Amino acid sequence: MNKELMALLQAMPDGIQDASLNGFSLLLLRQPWGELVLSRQGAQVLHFRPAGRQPLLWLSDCVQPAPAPIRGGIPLCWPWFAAHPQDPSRPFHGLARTALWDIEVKSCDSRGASLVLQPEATLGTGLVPSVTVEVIDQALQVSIATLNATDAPILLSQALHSYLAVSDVNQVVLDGLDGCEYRDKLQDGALCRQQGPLLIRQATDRIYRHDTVTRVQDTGAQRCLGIGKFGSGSTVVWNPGAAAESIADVGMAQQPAFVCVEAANTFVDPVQLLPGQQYRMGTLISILE
Ligand SMILES: O=P(O)(O)OC[C@H]1O[C@@H](O)[C@H](O)[C@@H](O)[C@@H]1O
Repeated sequence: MNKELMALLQAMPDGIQDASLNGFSLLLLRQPWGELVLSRQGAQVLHFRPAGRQPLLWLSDCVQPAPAPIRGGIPLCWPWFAAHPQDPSRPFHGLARTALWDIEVKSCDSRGASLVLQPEATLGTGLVPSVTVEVIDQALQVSIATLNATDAPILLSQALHSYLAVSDVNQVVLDGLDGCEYRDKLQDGALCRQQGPLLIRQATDRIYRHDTVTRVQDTGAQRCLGIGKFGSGSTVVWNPGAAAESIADVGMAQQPAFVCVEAANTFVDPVQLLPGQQYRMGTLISILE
């Protein structure tokens, strides 16, 4: 967990405040319901901690300087997930995570908050995104609505790339995927089927055909996280395993501290957006027990 950000939060009184971390402009909320931190780059939730609980999201301790994508929290992959389908020279995971977004606090009271984020400038795709971040009863909901403002159909893929904080990825058990088909990116996209719970004991990079809740049972932390979603027919599960060694903002020391469970629309379930049509996808992250 990022120590610099924890220090910023500890030093701040209850309220809403701007801050900066490694060149990234942040909005910090410290409230009776807990803490929430958003980055203006990427429309990215970096931190969420319900009052009296441990953080639900992991954020790298060695975030790379802006404008690199920020490793941790909930990066937004949009308007394409992974490599661009026609042009692999375009940025991996799309344009959103390196763009700057305006944040509007719609409401914030003793029980929760609601914020809306829109890009500062058009992203040049003809698609108009709007991200909503809500804290409701100790849970975090993030959604993205996409409007096709052109007069031609556009194919959209996307992900809310949630980095969930865990005590040790080698000990957690993921439930809710049993029986689902998946593509294994580490076996050339082989089509497989999940049998029983998923254990992460090595590098894992899978796209599940799945549209319900995933549960991350973490006995070390004595909690179970629920990752619910809507508008999403793919669930991506990722942890780099030993490959973390060569990822500057992860490394082997931090690799056990997270697992990504991403609500997504991938090549498995891309969204065909007709002219004037809007589509919303979201994820709800909460402590189940
Ligand atoms: O390092 P990045 O660009 O943030 O991507 C991290 C991972 O994101 C996952 O969603 C992909 O399935 C992986 O293939 C990828 O390695």
